[in-house]
Amino acid sequence: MQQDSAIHISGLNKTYANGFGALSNINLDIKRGEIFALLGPNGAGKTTLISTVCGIVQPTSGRITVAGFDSAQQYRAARAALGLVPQEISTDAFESVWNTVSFSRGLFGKPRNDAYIQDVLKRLSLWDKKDEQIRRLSGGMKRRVMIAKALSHEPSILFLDEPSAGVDVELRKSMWAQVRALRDAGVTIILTTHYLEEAEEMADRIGVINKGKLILVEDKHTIMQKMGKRQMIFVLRQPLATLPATLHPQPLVLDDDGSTLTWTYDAQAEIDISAMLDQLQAAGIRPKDIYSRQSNLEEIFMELVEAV
Ligand SMILES: Nc1ncnc2c1ncn2[C@@H]1O[C@H](COP(=O)(O)OP(=O)(O)OP(=O)(O)O)[C@@H](O)[C@H]1O
Repeated sequence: MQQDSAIHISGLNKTYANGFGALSNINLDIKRGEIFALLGPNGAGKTTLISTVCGIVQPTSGRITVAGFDSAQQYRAARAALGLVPQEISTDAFESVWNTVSFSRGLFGKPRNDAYIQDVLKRLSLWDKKDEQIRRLSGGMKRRVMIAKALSHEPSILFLDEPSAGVDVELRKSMWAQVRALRDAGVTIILTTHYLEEAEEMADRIGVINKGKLILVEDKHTIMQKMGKRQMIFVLRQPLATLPATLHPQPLVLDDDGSTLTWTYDAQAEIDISAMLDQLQAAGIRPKDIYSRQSNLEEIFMELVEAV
């Protein structure tokens, strides 16, 4: 196990009672103080993986340690180190924010600490709502109450299961800022998400799970660099009916109406734009405009998952 691991998972397998293999030989270290995004298509095994770490689902084999505690043999200590923000909002609608969050802390057997609860509510911009009944809050505030609840017992690791599901763009952005602030305060964050943009924006590292297997774990910037593609788009003066034969060896694609040519290459490749322009000119093509774009995580992810 690495010294700086918040969570260490080795040889983890889960076969459900009906014989379905949901996780297959998962090995993963989550570093202390990072934001780790777990990505995967529907049914890939994300919830099963989180549930085994949180002790909600029994693994078939393998070992998990949380903050150094064995999740099977030292279950209570391992569980106390974790905060889990579920997808669904589940609180007593008639209870106040303050009571809900304080009560959650009590469930973990932690002594009362009003200063800590106050700090959590302030960090999540809920302090002025502390006496409000949950049912009177907006959807975004309710979600922040769920985060406050999960933090109430001072866990060092926070799981966020689809934090942005059903949250509008503006709220999503403010939530991202708050999650980042939590990370900066020392909390390790693991989130599952369907929004690739969310992972691209927030994560330090990304894990991709597909059909129960972890197919990639990598620093986000490395993924974008190693697997990303770049494109140079030539907007043509006159539309072309077909790509001239002399250009066939080039990775150029003519769009449907013949008005642009797209040149795709690896993000790391060294290219020679003037040589390409010479070739275009030799074929009688003179672009009137040129622009470039870089593939985003969504495109990289689709390619990865489809390749398996
Ligand atoms: N109790 C169960 N018994 C049998 N199969 C199950 C059980 N729970 C989940 N599965 C199956 O295990 C697979 C992984 O499910 P899981 O919920 O972990 O996926 P997920 O990646 O979280 O998906 P989603 O993004 O849709 O939430 C799915 O095929 C699911 O049908």
